[in-house]
Amino acid sequence: MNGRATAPAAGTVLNALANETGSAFAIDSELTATVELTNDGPITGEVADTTDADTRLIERCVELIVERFGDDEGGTVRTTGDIPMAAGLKSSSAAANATVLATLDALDVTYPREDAARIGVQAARDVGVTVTGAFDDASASMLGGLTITDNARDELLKHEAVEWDVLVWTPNKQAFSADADVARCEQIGPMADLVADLAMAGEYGRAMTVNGLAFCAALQFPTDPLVTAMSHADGVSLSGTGPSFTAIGDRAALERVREIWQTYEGNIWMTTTQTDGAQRG
Ligand SMILES: Nc1ncnc2c1ncn2[C@@H]1O[C@H](COP(=O)(O)OP(=O)(O)O)[C@@H](O)[C@H]1O
Ligand SMILES: O=C(O)C1=C[C@@H](OP(=O)(O)O)[C@@H](O)[C@H](O)C1
Repeated sequence: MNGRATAPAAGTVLNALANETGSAFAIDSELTATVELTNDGPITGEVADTTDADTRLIERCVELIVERFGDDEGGTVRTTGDIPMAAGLKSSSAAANATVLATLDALDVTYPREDAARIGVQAARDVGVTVTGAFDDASASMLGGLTITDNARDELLKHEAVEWDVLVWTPNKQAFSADADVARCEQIGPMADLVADLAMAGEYGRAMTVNGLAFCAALQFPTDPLVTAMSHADGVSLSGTGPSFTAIGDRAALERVREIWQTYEGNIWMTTTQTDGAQRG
Protein backbone atom coordinates (compact mmCIF):
# COMPACT_ATOMS: atom_id res chain seq x y z
CA MET A 1 0.00 0.00 0.00
CA ASN A 2 1.95 2.96 -1.32
CA GLY A 3 0.86 6.56 -1.75
CA ARG A 4 2.35 9.81 -2.96
CA ALA A 5 1.30 13.47 -2.99
CA THR A 6 2.78 16.92 -3.56
CA ALA A 7 1.96 20.27 -1.91
CA PRO A 8 3.21 23.81 -2.57
CA ALA A 9 4.88 26.38 -0.30
CA ALA A 10 3.12 29.65 0.50
CA GLY A 11 3.78 33.29 1.35
CA THR A 12 1.99 35.52 3.86
CA VAL A 13 -0.51 38.33 3.35
CA LEU A 14 -1.59 38.41 7.03
CA ASN A 15 0.22 36.63 9.84
CA ALA A 16 -2.38 35.10 12.20
CA LEU A 17 -0.31 35.45 15.36
CA ALA A 18 -1.91 38.80 16.26
CA ASN A 19 -5.64 38.09 16.03
CA GLU A 20 -6.00 34.51 14.71
CA THR A 21 -7.17 35.71 11.27
CA GLY A 22 -4.60 34.85 8.62
CA SER A 23 -4.08 35.01 4.88
CA ALA A 24 -1.59 33.27 2.62
CA PHE A 25 -1.00 32.50 -1.08
CA ALA A 26 0.47 29.32 -2.59
CA ILE A 27 3.76 29.69 -4.50
CA ASP A 28 5.32 27.44 -7.08
CA SER A 29 7.84 25.55 -4.95
CA GLU A 30 6.92 22.00 -4.06
CA LEU A 31 7.33 19.25 -1.50
CA THR A 32 6.55 15.55 -2.09
CA ALA A 33 5.55 12.98 0.51
CA THR A 34 5.85 9.23 -0.13
CA VAL A 35 4.03 6.85 2.21
CA GLU A 36 4.47 3.06 2.40
CA LEU A 37 2.01 1.31 4.69
CA THR A 38 2.51 -2.13 6.23
CA ASN A 39 -0.04 -4.32 8.03
CA ASP A 40 1.33 -3.35 11.44
CA GLY A 41 4.41 -1.97 13.21
CA PRO A 42 5.47 1.62 14.01
CA ILE A 43 5.13 4.71 11.81
CA THR A 44 8.49 6.31 11.12
CA GLY A 45 9.32 9.49 9.22
CA GLU A 46 12.32 10.72 7.29
CA VAL A 47 13.17 14.08 5.70
CA ALA A 48 15.46 13.76 2.66
CA ASP A 49 18.99 15.21 2.95
CA THR A 50 18.79 15.74 6.73
CA THR A 51 19.45 13.56 9.75
CA ASP A 52 18.32 15.89 12.54
CA ALA A 53 14.90 17.07 11.26
CA ASP A 54 11.88 16.78 13.53
CA THR A 55 9.71 14.06 11.92
CA ARG A 56 6.89 14.10 14.50
CA LEU A 57 4.55 16.20 12.32
CA ILE A 58 4.57 13.84 9.34
CA GLU A 59 4.38 10.75 11.58
CA ARG A 60 1.36 12.23 13.39
CA CYS A 61 -0.32 12.97 10.02
CA VAL A 62 -0.03 9.30 8.98
CA GLU A 63 -1.23 8.19 12.41
CA LEU A 64 -4.36 10.41 12.31
CA ILE A 65 -5.34 9.17 8.83
CA VAL A 66 -4.72 5.51 9.75
CA GLU A 67 -6.76 5.94 12.97
CA ARG A 68 -9.65 7.40 10.98
CA PHE A 69 -9.63 5.44 7.73
CA GLY A 70 -7.23 2.50 8.17
CA ASP A 71 -6.84 -0.68 10.19
CA ASP A 72 -3.88 -0.15 12.54
CA GLU A 73 -1.32 -0.01 9.72
CA GLY A 74 2.30 0.96 10.38
CA GLY A 75 4.77 2.21 7.80
CA THR A 76 7.13 4.91 6.63
CA VAL A 77 6.74 8.46 5.36
CA ARG A 78 9.45 10.42 3.55
CA THR A 79 9.42 14.06 2.39
CA THR A 80 11.60 15.55 -0.33
CA GLY A 81 11.58 18.92 -2.05
CA ASP A 82 12.81 22.47 -2.35
CA ILE A 83 10.93 24.27 0.42
CA PRO A 84 13.40 25.40 3.11
CA MET A 85 12.37 24.34 6.60
CA ALA A 86 11.42 27.00 9.18
CA ALA A 87 12.03 29.81 6.68
CA GLY A 88 8.49 31.25 6.84
CA LEU A 89 7.49 29.61 3.55
CA LYS A 90 5.15 27.07 5.13
CA SER A 91 7.17 23.88 4.80
CA SER A 92 5.23 22.52 7.79
CA SER A 93 1.86 23.03 6.07
CA ALA A 94 3.14 21.58 2.78
CA ALA A 95 4.66 18.57 4.61
CA ALA A 96 1.43 17.95 6.54
CA ASN A 97 -0.81 18.37 3.47
CA ALA A 98 1.34 16.14 1.25
CA THR A 99 1.58 13.46 3.97
CA VAL A 100 -2.16 13.46 4.69
CA LEU A 101 -2.97 13.15 0.95
CA ALA A 102 -0.28 10.50 0.38
CA THR A 103 -1.66 8.40 3.25
CA LEU A 104 -5.22 8.72 1.86
CA ASP A 105 -3.74 7.73 -1.51
CA ALA A 106 -2.09 4.64 0.04
CA LEU A 107 -5.42 3.63 1.63
CA ASP A 108 -7.31 4.46 -1.60
CA VAL A 109 -9.69 6.75 0.31
CA THR A 110 -11.33 9.82 -1.27
CA TYR A 111 -11.73 12.77 1.10
CA PRO A 112 -12.33 16.52 0.46
CA ARG A 113 -9.08 18.51 0.33
CA GLU A 114 -10.30 21.30 2.64
CA ASP A 115 -11.05 18.75 5.39
CA ALA A 116 -7.79 16.93 4.70
CA ALA A 117 -6.01 20.24 5.44
CA ARG A 118 -7.84 20.40 8.79
CA ILE A 119 -6.38 16.98 9.71
CA GLY A 120 -2.86 18.29 8.98
CA VAL A 121 -3.64 21.30 11.19
CA GLN A 122 -4.72 18.96 13.98
CA ALA A 123 -1.44 17.05 13.63
CA ALA A 124 0.53 20.34 13.81
CA ARG A 125 -1.33 21.27 17.00
CA ASP A 126 -0.79 17.79 18.48
CA VAL A 127 3.00 17.96 18.04
CA GLY A 128 3.30 21.66 18.96
CA VAL A 129 4.85 23.11 15.78
CA THR A 130 2.20 25.83 15.46
CA VAL A 131 0.70 28.69 17.46
CA THR A 132 -2.81 29.07 15.94
CA GLY A 133 -2.93 25.82 13.93
CA ALA A 134 -2.05 27.85 10.79
CA PHE A 135 -5.16 26.91 8.78
CA ASP A 136 -4.35 30.01 6.66
CA ASP A 137 -1.13 28.42 5.42
CA ALA A 138 -2.57 24.89 5.30
CA SER A 139 -5.58 25.96 3.19
CA ALA A 140 -3.46 28.04 0.77
CA SER A 141 -1.07 25.12 0.25
CA MET A 142 -3.90 22.58 -0.03
CA LEU A 143 -6.28 24.54 -2.30
CA GLY A 144 -3.82 26.77 -4.20
CA GLY A 145 -4.34 30.50 -4.77
CA LEU A 146 -4.99 32.85 -1.87
CA THR A 147 -7.02 32.09 1.24
CA ILE A 148 -8.20 34.12 4.24
CA THR A 149 -9.09 32.09 7.31
CA ASP A 150 -10.26 32.23 10.90
CA ASN A 151 -7.70 29.99 12.59
CA ALA A 152 -9.64 29.91 15.87
CA ARG A 153 -12.41 27.98 14.07
CA ASP A 154 -10.44 26.51 11.16
CA GLU A 155 -12.89 28.30 8.89
CA LEU A 156 -12.27 29.41 5.29
CA LEU A 157 -13.43 33.05 4.89
CA LYS A 158 -12.25 33.63 1.30
CA HIS A 159 -10.50 31.69 -1.49
CA GLU A 160 -9.34 33.32 -4.74
CA ALA A 161 -7.12 32.16 -7.63
CA VAL A 162 -4.53 34.98 -7.78
CA GLU A 163 -1.90 35.06 -10.54
CA TRP A 164 1.20 37.06 -9.62
CA ASP A 165 4.94 36.94 -10.09
CA VAL A 166 6.60 36.51 -6.70
CA LEU A 167 10.13 37.40 -5.60
CA VAL A 168 11.43 35.58 -2.52
CA TRP A 169 14.43 36.35 -0.32
CA THR A 170 15.37 33.51 2.03
CA PRO A 171 18.22 34.36 4.44
CA ASN A 172 20.47 31.51 5.63
CA LYS A 173 18.82 31.05 8.99
CA GLN A 174 15.74 29.47 10.53
CA ALA A 175 12.88 30.88 12.64
CA PHE A 176 10.53 28.26 14.12
CA SER A 177 6.92 29.48 14.51
CA ALA A 178 6.68 27.72 17.85
CA ASP A 179 9.44 30.06 19.19
CA ALA A 180 7.80 33.31 18.00
CA ASP A 181 7.06 36.09 20.51
CA VAL A 182 3.26 35.82 20.42
CA ALA A 183 2.74 38.53 23.06
CA ARG A 184 4.55 41.07 20.83
CA CYS A 185 2.38 40.02 17.88
CA GLU A 186 -0.79 40.45 19.93
CA GLN A 187 0.26 44.03 20.70
CA ILE A 188 -0.08 44.94 17.01
CA GLY A 189 -3.65 43.54 16.87
CA PRO A 190 -5.19 46.84 15.59
CA MET A 191 -2.82 46.81 12.57
CA ALA A 192 -3.62 43.13 11.91
CA ASP A 193 -7.33 44.04 11.94
CA LEU A 194 -6.60 46.69 9.28
CA VAL A 195 -4.70 44.10 7.19
CA ALA A 196 -7.67 41.71 7.47
CA ASP A 197 -10.06 44.44 6.28
CA LEU A 198 -7.83 45.28 3.30
CA ALA A 199 -7.47 41.59 2.38
CA MET A 200 -11.21 40.92 2.65
CA ALA A 201 -11.73 43.91 0.31
CA GLY A 202 -9.33 42.32 -2.21
CA GLU A 203 -6.53 44.88 -1.61
CA TYR A 204 -3.97 42.10 -1.22
CA GLY A 205 -0.83 44.07 -2.07
CA ARG A 206 -1.48 46.90 0.36
CA ALA A 207 -2.63 44.41 3.00
CA MET A 208 0.63 42.54 2.64
CA THR A 209 2.80 45.66 2.98
CA VAL A 210 1.01 46.83 6.14
CA ASN A 211 1.43 43.27 7.50
CA GLY A 212 5.15 43.44 6.68
CA LEU A 213 5.67 46.76 8.49
CA ALA A 214 3.71 45.67 11.54
CA PHE A 215 5.24 42.18 11.93
CA CYS A 216 8.82 43.26 11.18
CA ALA A 217 8.40 45.76 14.02
CA ALA A 218 6.82 43.21 16.38
CA LEU A 219 9.24 40.35 15.63
CA GLN A 220 12.30 42.60 15.22
CA PHE A 221 13.12 41.83 11.60
CA PRO A 222 14.68 44.55 9.38
CA THR A 223 12.32 46.93 7.56
CA ASP A 224 14.88 47.73 4.85
CA PRO A 225 13.66 44.97 2.46
CA LEU A 226 10.18 46.52 2.70
CA VAL A 227 11.18 50.16 2.29
CA THR A 228 13.43 49.46 -0.70
CA ALA A 229 10.80 47.34 -2.50
CA MET A 230 7.69 49.36 -1.72
CA SER A 231 7.79 51.84 -4.63
CA HIS A 232 8.25 48.99 -7.17
CA ALA A 233 6.24 46.03 -5.90
CA ASP A 234 2.45 45.82 -5.48
CA GLY A 235 3.05 44.30 -2.05
CA VAL A 236 5.98 43.19 0.11
CA SER A 237 6.12 41.47 3.49
CA LEU A 238 7.93 39.31 5.96
CA SER A 239 6.53 35.82 5.29
CA GLY A 240 5.12 34.13 8.39
CA THR A 241 7.42 34.51 11.37
CA GLY A 242 10.35 34.97 8.97
CA PRO A 243 13.10 35.06 8.06
CA SER A 244 11.97 35.04 4.36
CA PHE A 245 10.45 38.08 2.64
CA THR A 246 8.21 37.96 -0.44
CA ALA A 247 7.29 40.71 -2.91
CA ILE A 248 4.45 40.50 -5.45
CA GLY A 249 3.87 42.43 -8.67
CA ASP A 250 4.71 42.19 -12.34
CA ARG A 251 7.98 40.62 -13.50
CA ALA A 252 9.71 43.86 -14.58
CA ALA A 253 9.01 45.59 -11.26
CA LEU A 254 10.21 42.55 -9.32
CA GLU A 255 13.44 42.45 -11.39
CA ARG A 256 14.11 45.98 -10.03
CA VAL A 257 13.53 44.71 -6.49
CA ARG A 258 15.81 41.74 -7.17
CA GLU A 259 18.63 44.13 -8.13
CA ILE A 260 18.17 45.99 -4.83
CA TRP A 261 17.89 42.84 -2.68
CA GLN A 262 20.88 41.25 -4.47
CA THR A 263 23.24 42.62 -1.82
CA TYR A 264 21.52 40.61 0.94
CA GLU A 265 23.05 37.29 2.01
CA GLY A 266 21.03 34.14 1.32
CA ASN A 267 18.94 33.00 -1.61
CA ILE A 268 16.87 35.31 -3.86
CA TRP A 269 14.55 33.57 -6.31
CA MET A 270 11.74 34.47 -8.67
CA THR A 271 8.62 32.31 -8.83
CA THR A 272 4.86 32.69 -9.36
CA THR A 273 1.70 31.98 -7.42
CA GLN A 274 0.38 28.42 -7.69
CA THR A 275 -3.35 27.86 -8.18
CA ASP A 276 -3.73 24.04 -8.28
CA GLY A 277 -2.81 23.37 -4.66
CA ALA A 278 -1.84 19.94 -3.36
CA GLN A 279 -2.27 16.86 -5.56
CA ARG A 280 -2.31 13.10 -5.00
CA GLY A 281 -0.27 10.71 -7.06
N1 LIG B 1 9.89 18.83 4.80
C1 LIG B 1 9.43 18.54 6.03
N2 LIG B 1 9.25 17.25 6.38
C2 LIG B 1 8.79 16.96 7.62
N3 LIG B 1 8.48 17.85 8.56
C3 LIG B 1 8.62 19.15 8.26
C4 LIG B 1 9.11 19.55 6.98
N4 LIG B 1 9.17 20.89 6.97
C5 LIG B 1 8.76 21.31 8.19
N5 LIG B 1 8.42 20.27 8.97
C6 LIG B 1 7.95 20.35 10.36
O1 LIG B 1 7.57 21.69 10.63
C7 LIG B 1 8.41 22.30 11.60
C8 LIG B 1 8.75 23.72 11.17
O2 LIG B 1 7.57 24.45 11.14
P1 LIG B 1 7.59 26.05 11.08
O3 LIG B 1 8.46 26.57 12.16
O4 LIG B 1 6.16 26.47 11.08
O5 LIG B 1 8.28 26.36 9.71
P2 LIG B 1 7.67 26.75 8.29
O6 LIG B 1 7.47 28.24 8.32
O7 LIG B 1 8.71 26.34 7.31
O8 LIG B 1 6.38 26.02 8.14
C9 LIG B 1 9.66 21.41 11.63
O9 LIG B 1 10.27 21.46 12.90
C10 LIG B 1 9.06 20.03 11.34
O10 LIG B 1 8.45 19.51 12.49
O1 LIG C 1 1.91 28.77 13.76
C1 LIG C 1 1.06 29.58 13.38
O2 LIG C 1 -0.07 29.63 13.89
C2 LIG C 1 1.38 30.52 12.29
C3 LIG C 1 2.67 30.66 11.87
C4 LIG C 1 3.10 31.68 10.90
O3 LIG C 1 3.66 31.09 9.76
P1 LIG C 1 5.14 30.40 9.61
O4 LIG C 1 4.96 29.00 10.08
O5 LIG C 1 5.45 30.44 8.17
O6 LIG C 1 6.11 31.17 10.40
C5 LIG C 1 1.95 32.61 10.46
O7 LIG C 1 2.21 33.22 9.23
C6 LIG C 1 0.62 31.93 10.39
O8 LIG C 1 -0.38 32.89 10.05
C7 LIG C 1 0.25 31.29 11.71
